[in-house]
Amino acid sequence: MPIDFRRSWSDEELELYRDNVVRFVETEVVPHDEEARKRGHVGHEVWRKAGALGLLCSDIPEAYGGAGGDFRHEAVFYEEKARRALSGMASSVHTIVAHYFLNHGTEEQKQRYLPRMARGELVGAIAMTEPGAGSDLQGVRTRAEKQPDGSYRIRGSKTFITNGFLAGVVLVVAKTDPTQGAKGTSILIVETEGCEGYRVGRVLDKIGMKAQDTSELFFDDVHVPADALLGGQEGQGFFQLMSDLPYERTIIGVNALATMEGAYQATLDYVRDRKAFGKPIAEFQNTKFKLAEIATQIKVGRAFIDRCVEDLVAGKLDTATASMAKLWASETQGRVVDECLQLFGGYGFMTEYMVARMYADGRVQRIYGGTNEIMKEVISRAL
Ligand SMILES: Cc1cc2nc3c(=O)[nH]c(=O)nc-3n(C[C@H](O)[C@H](O)[C@H](O)COP(=O)(O)OP(=O)(O)OC[C@H]3O[C@@H](n4cnc5c(N)ncnc54)[C@H](O)[C@@H]3O)c2cc1C
Repeated sequence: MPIDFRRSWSDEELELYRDNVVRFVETEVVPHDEEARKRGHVGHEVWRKAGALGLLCSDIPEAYGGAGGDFRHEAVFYEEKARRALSGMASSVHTIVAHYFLNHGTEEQKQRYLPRMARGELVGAIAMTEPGAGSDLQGVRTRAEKQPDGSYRIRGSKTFITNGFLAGVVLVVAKTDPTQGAKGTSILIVETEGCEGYRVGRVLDKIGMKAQDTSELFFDDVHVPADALLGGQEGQGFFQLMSDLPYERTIIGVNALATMEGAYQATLDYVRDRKAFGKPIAEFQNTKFKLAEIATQIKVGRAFIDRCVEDLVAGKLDTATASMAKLWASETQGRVVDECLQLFGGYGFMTEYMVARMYADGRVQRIYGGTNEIMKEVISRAL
């Protein structure tokens, strides 16, 4: 009997939903991936198509244009992209932005942005990192200066911003009071279309995730109205950023595990087909042992990540446990995909092979969403 990798959190309704997601991914994302990798972004159309099918913001309430599901629906979409190495369309970051609106926005901000984000008309980005401030976010220098009429002028630059090129709405982490650290930090909403002083720099040339539009953003005296302050209150930025961390880190864990499953399946197929010394390489003891170890890692990972998903849905996942999920899953992903690649021999080094793209794409899982060193800091504080 083949190993059972079923998710404990899934059910019949979710598996039917998965069928729809698979159909979308196979027909609308897979055929365009190579082109998107060459271009450096997936384009707007696929976002709108995903929106029309209710695949974006699936865990946002229907009252705000979402699909009214929960994190499990989101997870299904992430998984089906991750297991095919489709890293171009960062619907995860888009959803994270939607959750900032949902959890911290004013009623007017929710009504204004969430329905358009759910339809895929506005792609969301979150701009925290700067050339001089990554892990240490208290060091952000982007300034949002309050004007006498209550509006703000934003000056500064951001880098490594996912969805940066396609974004229609950017949440910008900025100092509203530079004399203070965390308490002087706020999140400002910038609508990019026709926005004077806003400029997207390069789509950055990365070693992996070639279809994802990671960009530099520049804010040169960008003028936004008073109601562009997320939640309407200054100094809340750090609190807002911290409170959504379990959600963001679980996404990374889910993606890591789905990538491992995709790599494992592709490797299994390959080693059964590829022959050396007169027999399929699947028959060498080393191959069998490696795949047995990998299957074990995935099965063990499933128990932990599934538990995190269930706890997140139940609203009881703490930041330290979510950080463990991010840390363990991204480290294990790195090892597992590396071993899968090895079993492909030279073909594993060729980008036309999915396992090669997974290898390059996966490296950043240990860096973004808080580096794994920062995860250990967070976990150790809870010891
Ligand atoms: C592809 C990609 C997409 C990204 N998307 C986004 C996005 O959408 N929005 C956004 O705002 N940012 C994004 N980032 C930025 C990402 O979150 C940062 O790169 C990350 O937080 C690390 O910051 P840094 O690069 O400045 O590294 P640094 O903070 O300079 O860290 C360098 C090294 O020092 C270590 N280090 C730092 N502090 C400590 C400490 N206290 N203890 C031990 N070690 C430490 C780090 O772990 C790391 O190994 C993205 C990055 C990439 C590569």
